[in-house]
Amino acid sequence: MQNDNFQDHYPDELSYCYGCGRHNEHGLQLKSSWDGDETVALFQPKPYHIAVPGYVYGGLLASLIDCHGTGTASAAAYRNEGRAMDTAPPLRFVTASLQVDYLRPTPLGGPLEIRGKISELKGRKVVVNVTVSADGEVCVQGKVIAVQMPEHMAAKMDAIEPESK
Ligand SMILES: CCCCCCCCCCCC(=O)SCCNC(=O)CCNC(=O)[C@H](O)C(C)(C)COP(=O)(O)OP(=O)(O)OC[C@H]1O[C@@H](n2cnc3c(N)ncnc32)[C@H](O)[C@@H]1OP(=O)(O)O
Repeated sequence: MQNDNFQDHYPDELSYCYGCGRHNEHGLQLKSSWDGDETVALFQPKPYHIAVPGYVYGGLLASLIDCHGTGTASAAAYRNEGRAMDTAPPLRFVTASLQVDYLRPTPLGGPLEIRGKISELKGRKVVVNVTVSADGEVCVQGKVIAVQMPEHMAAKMDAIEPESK
């Protein structure tokens, strides 16, 4: 596994995302990287990420799938163009659709492994299938449809409030 995290290449102004922004001290700060043609992230839930006692909260799992999926989409788009992630022009993706299936309860205790596989890369859209595993067993599977960020969304980047930093 390469130790070169996608999110460390996001520009500063796009690094406040609750799920993956390295500048969001209240966020999850997910880190994703390539593992061959797949992508992988590890996340250690905290005791307060609880749903039913002993099990991980489903909304957290959806967030991990969301940010691993959008990060994978961005990395795949750069790789498809044979470019490093911090080269111009930027390829930034947001979530258009997030589908999550909870296959079995996810035990709260050890680290979770999140894996992504690109199933489609066409135009401004990338589709990523994502799994979340605990103790080597897939507990959750999801699909992220990521689309390149529209210009009008990028225009708001100047409007980051100090309290969101
Ligand atoms: C490196 C730095 C990174 C830095 C990035 C750091 C940020 C991390 C982001 C974390 C993830 C988030 O939480 S992001 C926040 C949550 N998401 C949002 O707020 C997005 C809100 N929605 C939108 O702005 C818009 O609906 C878009 C951009 C998603 C799509 O609108 P659009 O741009 O007009 O797209 P459009 O041309 O219609 O469609 C393009 C293609 O996508 C498909 N498509 C569009 N929407 C959908 C949909 N809901 N479900 C299925 N498919 C869809 C279309 O069929 C088409 O496929 P085809 O016909 O070409 O096949």
